Amino acid sequence: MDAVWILPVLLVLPLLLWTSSTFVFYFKKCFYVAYMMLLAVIAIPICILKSGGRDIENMRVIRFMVRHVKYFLGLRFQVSGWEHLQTDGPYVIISNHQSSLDVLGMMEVLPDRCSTIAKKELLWAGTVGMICWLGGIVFINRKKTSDAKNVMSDAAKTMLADKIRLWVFPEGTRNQNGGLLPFKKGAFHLAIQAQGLTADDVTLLSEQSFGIMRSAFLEISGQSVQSNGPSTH
Ligand SMILES: CCCCCCCCCCCCCCC(=O)SCCNC(=O)CCNC(=O)[C@H](O)C(C)(C)COP(=O)(O)OP(=O)(O)OC[C@H]1O[C@@H](n2cnc3c(N)ncnc32)[C@H](O)[C@@H]1OP(=O)(O)O
Ligand SMILES: CCCCCCCC/C=C\CCCCCCCC(=O)OC[C@@H](O)COP(=O)(O)O
Repeated sequence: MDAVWILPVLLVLPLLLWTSSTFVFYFKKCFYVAYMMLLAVIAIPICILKSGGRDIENMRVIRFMVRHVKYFLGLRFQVSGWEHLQTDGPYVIISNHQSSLDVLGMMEVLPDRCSTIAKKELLWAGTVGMICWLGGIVFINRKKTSDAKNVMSDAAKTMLADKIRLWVFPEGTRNQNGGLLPFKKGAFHLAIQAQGLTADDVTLLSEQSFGIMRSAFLEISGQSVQSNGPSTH
């Protein structure tokens, strides 16, 4: 008798999924969070048994487990230029950041021995936080620049010593305004340390990367690339 209320729910749910795109959006969003939490529950013991704790090799497990999630959400990815990531040694990957779904794109192309920089708040996201820690994700406090810079300097040393790669979202936050936010500098400080450049190269490297990413972003979005004249970001 107590379960009688389930019947209207079971009837209304398909109706809403069929008729309301807003409902579908929020349904998928909740599913995504819940499913990633569940996948993390499965991945945590696997990583601990495989690597004994925090280890960048755990990113292989995470990558493997996340790659099928796109099918549930009706997403597909087209990858080009993947071969450029198949080089030895440390390097920095930068990407724009529109949504938490970016993680799915990231896992499509994530090379071996590559982790990422993330805001420290993610550490407290339940099982997802724990799997991020096990995967060697580097957590920074965005509100304390000096702390973040120290953490990233240590990460640069680890990158060189252990030949690891780091993925950075240089906009520093999610942005859905149809363009790119000005880049933060941390990714480029990492890159110069990994490639033997100097601090004088940071601004140029950042501006060039911004220009290239903006052009690609607009092209993919189907918008025409307009000249901004001198760099304004
Ligand atoms: C099985 C289920 C599994 C599910 C799990 C899935 C796992 C996937 C997880 C994916 C996680 C994704 C998370 C994404 C995020 O969290 S994005 C948010 C965090 N990322 C960032 O913030 C990007 C990195 N940030 C930076 O690089 C910033 O530069 C920062 C270091 C934080 C400083 O920021 P800020 O002060 O706001 O601005 P500036 O960049 O302008 O820097 C100020 C001056 O400091 C100089 N600087 C910066 N960094 C360095 C450095 N490393 N060394 C020396 N100096 C540095 C910079 O040049 C500026 O000075 P000048 O103006 O040039 O004089
Ligand atoms: C104790 C329970 C807490 C529950 C919290 C749920 C947290 C989310 C859990 C699963 C979501 C799927 C994993 C994707 C991780 C994506 C991380 C992400 O995209 O973070 C945003 C960050 O880059 C920038 O943050 P802001 O845009 O500055 O904000």
